Amino acid sequence: MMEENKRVLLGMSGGTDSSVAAMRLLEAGYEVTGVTFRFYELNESTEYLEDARNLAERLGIRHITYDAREVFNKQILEYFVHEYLAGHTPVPCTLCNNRLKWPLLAEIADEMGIFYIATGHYVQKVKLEDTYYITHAVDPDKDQSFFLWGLKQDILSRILLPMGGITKVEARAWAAERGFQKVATKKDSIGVCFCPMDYRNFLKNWLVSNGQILVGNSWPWSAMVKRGRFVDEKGNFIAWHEGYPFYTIGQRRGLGVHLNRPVFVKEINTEKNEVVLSSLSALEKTEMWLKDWNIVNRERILGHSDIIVKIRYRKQENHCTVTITSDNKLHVQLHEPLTAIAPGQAAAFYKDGLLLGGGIIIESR
Ligand SMILES: Nc1ncnc2c1ncn2[C@@H]1O[C@H](COP(=O)(O)OP(=O)(O)OP(=O)(O)O)[C@@H](O)[C@H]1O
Repeated sequence: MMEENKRVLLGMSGGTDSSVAAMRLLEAGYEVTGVTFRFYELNESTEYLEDARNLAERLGIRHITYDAREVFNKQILEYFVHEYLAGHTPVPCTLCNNRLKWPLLAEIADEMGIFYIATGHYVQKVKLEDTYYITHAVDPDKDQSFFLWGLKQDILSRILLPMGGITKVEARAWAAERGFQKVATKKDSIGVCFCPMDYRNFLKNWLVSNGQILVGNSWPWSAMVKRGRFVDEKGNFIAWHEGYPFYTIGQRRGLGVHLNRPVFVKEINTEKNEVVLSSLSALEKTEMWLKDWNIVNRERILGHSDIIVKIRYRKQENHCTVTITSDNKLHVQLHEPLTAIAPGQAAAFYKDGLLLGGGIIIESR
């Protein structure tokens, strides 16, 4: 195990947050090295690389570029498309953070003999009885803790989070006061980096260029993604849809269905290419099961009745009790019914502001 030193490897995306993070780390006395990952280049734009490089130069810090496009394509894009083809709702940002971004930072830092790793995430961390936890950011509108439930102690023990203690407004002012106007006025990034607005177009384009490789010649993707039936809970035809992968459980908008009552996607039947629509109350569930889970400290979560669970970044918090099943899944007993629980999505657990873990939803009832 490497010894602690005052050196830090910072993930620099070229955006406001990681740029301000670089300045804050420098002012706190760290020797900062910046790394920019090439994950995915929207419209083939590499302006973010230039911005990160220019900032590093102006700050007088070392900067490297790491080409992660191939691994991003395999681990994130292919997974993303596979999940929709399986009728699930994927969580690419969660996966990228937990399996790609932070582990890559740790790996590169190890190679460079750097102990600390950092990002511009809006989260904080605390150490309680020898265990590190992620906690909420000071800025509730920016809090990104929901994405980081998969991090384990080997990573948590060495991460620095210079943005967790300030608000976005303060971050912009911080850059402006120091003469970094471009950093101060950059637009916030929105949504998923490779499809910020609408995943359906991304999915269509991706399948047209890569579908054959992904699904195989024996069962072309075009056989899976085709017009199908919207049905009610009894199986009665309501309207035509564009193909089941273009819908998500809980979805209301963009269905192209006009009835005299609001309807939501309740189920996706991949084999029949059918999408079941219902009232919102029919989507209520009180139990769910998770796979690929991570728990930071079992004693603080298992069997307790006052655990908070979140299933969406911006969605409300619910109370639950968490246990481990005999086949090693997490069972989540919700204390109030929850709607729009989609397989493939993540659930994150909190108590007293500590992020206690999370997992991927496989089933709900
Ligand atoms: N391409 C990248 N290379 C290196 N680090 C990255 C990259 N993309 C994101 N990060 C790191 O992960 C953090 C969170 O990224 P995310 O895209 O969720 O947030 P953001 O609010 O848009 O951040 P920023 O304003 O720094 O772009 C960033 O602050 C940065 O430290």
